[in-house]
Amino acid sequence: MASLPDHFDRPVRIAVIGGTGLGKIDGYTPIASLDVTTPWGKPSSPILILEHGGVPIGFLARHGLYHQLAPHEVAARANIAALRSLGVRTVIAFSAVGSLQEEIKPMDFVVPDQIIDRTKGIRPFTFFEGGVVGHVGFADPFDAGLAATVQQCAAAMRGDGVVLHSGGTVVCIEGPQFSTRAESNMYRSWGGSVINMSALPEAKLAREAELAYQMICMATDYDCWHTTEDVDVAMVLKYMEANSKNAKHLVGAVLDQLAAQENSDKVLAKHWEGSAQGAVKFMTKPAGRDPEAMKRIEYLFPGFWEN
Ligand SMILES: CSC[C@H]1O[C@H](OP(=O)(O)O)[C@H](O)[C@@H]1O
Ligand SMILES: Nc1ncnc2[nH]cnc12
Repeated sequence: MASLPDHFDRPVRIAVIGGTGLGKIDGYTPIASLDVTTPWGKPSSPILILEHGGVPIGFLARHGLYHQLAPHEVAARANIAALRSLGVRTVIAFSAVGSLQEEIKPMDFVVPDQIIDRTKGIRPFTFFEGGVVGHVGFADPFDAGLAATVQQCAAAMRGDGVVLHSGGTVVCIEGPQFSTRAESNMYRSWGGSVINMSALPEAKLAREAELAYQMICMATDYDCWHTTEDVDVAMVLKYMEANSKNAKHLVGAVLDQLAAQENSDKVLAKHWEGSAQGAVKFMTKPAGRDPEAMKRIEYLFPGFWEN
């Protein structure tokens, strides 16, 4: 990407976080590659600006350009903060997942609406700390409006063999090891639909940053609870590769829909606007606020402390 400009002057409203096996999106032309630094460090990769029909789309590789970052090393705070700093308000996050239910077959897509947190607290998971406290609501971790768009796009692709399950619970484990059989069966008994290592803290940070965030999952295996072979990396990559055309088409179709509504309240996430700010402003009294922590919040929300 050395030949691409390293600056872009217009706000970018929509972004994709690509996961395992989703390193690019078809039909969009790269027009810039941005090297952003945030108060939480650098994102996992440069942010590629893609363009289709005049609408810019940000693309970030969750595990780095070469998949060199383990799930617990992903720079989730820098990723979300960097996207927000470019003007992003809508994030579509892609993830390769194991299936915890018979009916979710490898290569099926799932648009989850819930998460169970099985990370171990070793990943930095909040913007609001170090002298500024905030508690955002997280009852519904994903964005229902974006989920509806994904569902519509998938329905239109049924003829191409795209199967999409609407709703479901993603169990996010710490990794990088896969689960034990006992864990896998326990997650099933909890009602888990799919399992990955990436939904958190990404979704929590997106909520704190007042972004509309929806994950699209693609099943690559049955983890280790099923009678079929236990998951391994080769299996995940094989199914990602086998279905990459559909995955890219689905993400592309969703982006087309969102790009057509670039300036709508939905894409601008007006429904999340002010939620984090309310959660922060009422907690830490002015005398207890740390100036550096305040500056970091200001990076996310310019003008935050002015009124
Ligand atoms: C290669 S299997 C485990 C790996 O795959 C998923 O990555 P992503 O969510 O970024 O697509 C899973 O969460 C793990 O990080
Ligand atoms: N079985 C599994 N467990 C955790 N993350 C995954 N990503 C893909 N398959 C997975």
